[in-house]
Amino acid sequence: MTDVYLLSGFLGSGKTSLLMNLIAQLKAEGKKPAVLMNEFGSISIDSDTVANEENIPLKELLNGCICCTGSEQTEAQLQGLLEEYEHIDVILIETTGAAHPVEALDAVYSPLFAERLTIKGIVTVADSKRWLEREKLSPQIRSLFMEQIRHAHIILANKADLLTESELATVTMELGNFNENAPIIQTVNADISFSFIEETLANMKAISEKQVISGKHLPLSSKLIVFDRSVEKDRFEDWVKSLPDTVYRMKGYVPLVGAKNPYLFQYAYGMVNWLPEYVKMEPQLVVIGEGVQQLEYPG
Ligand SMILES: Nc1nc2c(ncn2[C@@H]2O[C@H](COP(=O)(O)OP(=O)(O)OP(=O)(O)O)[C@@H](O)[C@H]2O)c(=O)[nH]1
Repeated sequence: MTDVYLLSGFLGSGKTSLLMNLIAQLKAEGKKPAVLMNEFGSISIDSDTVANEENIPLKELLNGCICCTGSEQTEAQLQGLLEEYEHIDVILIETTGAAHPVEALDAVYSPLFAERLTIKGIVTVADSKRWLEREKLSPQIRSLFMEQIRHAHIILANKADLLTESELATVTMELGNFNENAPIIQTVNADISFSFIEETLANMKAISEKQVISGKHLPLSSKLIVFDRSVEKDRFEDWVKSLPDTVYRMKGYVPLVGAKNPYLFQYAYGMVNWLPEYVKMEPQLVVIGEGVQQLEYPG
């Protein structure tokens, strides 16, 4: 049997960071992990990160969320993983930040795999700062954010470095009141031990499927911005700052004036992150949020 872990959490909370940590730990233990990655946008920045790891079987579900694209596609990708690769110990499924965790779980439960997969549970990464400021989210998006936490079997109160001790204590207490069954672990860069996750979930009762508020038909959309020329970093960051709060996530490769290759650019909840790239990636950016269709980079 292959163990399956679902990694959930809102856009930009730290799921890919968790995924990369778990892959490294599993490999160090001599286990073979595989990844099913679900991205909301049409290009897959996170999959590039995983693909940089050698020998990691990887399948993707692009352009929608695992819960809405339906179980057939998920089944097909899981089937592909199990058939194309010999012996996989653990499958890590990174859902999009727009996915409802229980619906994602539903897509994975399939009679096809009853004899082959053991679904261990949902690990949700919560952006601690966003939790404190959750009132700022629009009601539907807030409800998704909270559902991801409510259905978790383990919660990571991530980005602990961005909060004071007392803010962190508040987050931990509030998360605990909201989901009384899941242990809450304060993390930075979603750094947590895989054996802790494994043991905690092994000691939990069978996963119960609670009644859910549907994550379908959320007002989220994604927009691809393609750059036809290099941009000034300062001007680009000014544009980012000028965007409405309903832009939740951006990631992609931005061609900067004076740089050889486009930089990997990440934006999550007010924080921007730039990383140089050693290969020439397509200069394009995915923007995820509410009403982002009209957005353009003014140039
Ligand atoms: N300061 C800080 N930044 C973090 C932490 N964890 C992740 N980040 C940054 O937050 C951004 C988003 O992290 P990811 O791991 O890609 O988040 P994600 O949940 O996979 O994002 P999506 O797949 O787009 O939903 C990146 O720029 C990370 O470097 C943390 O603990 N502290």
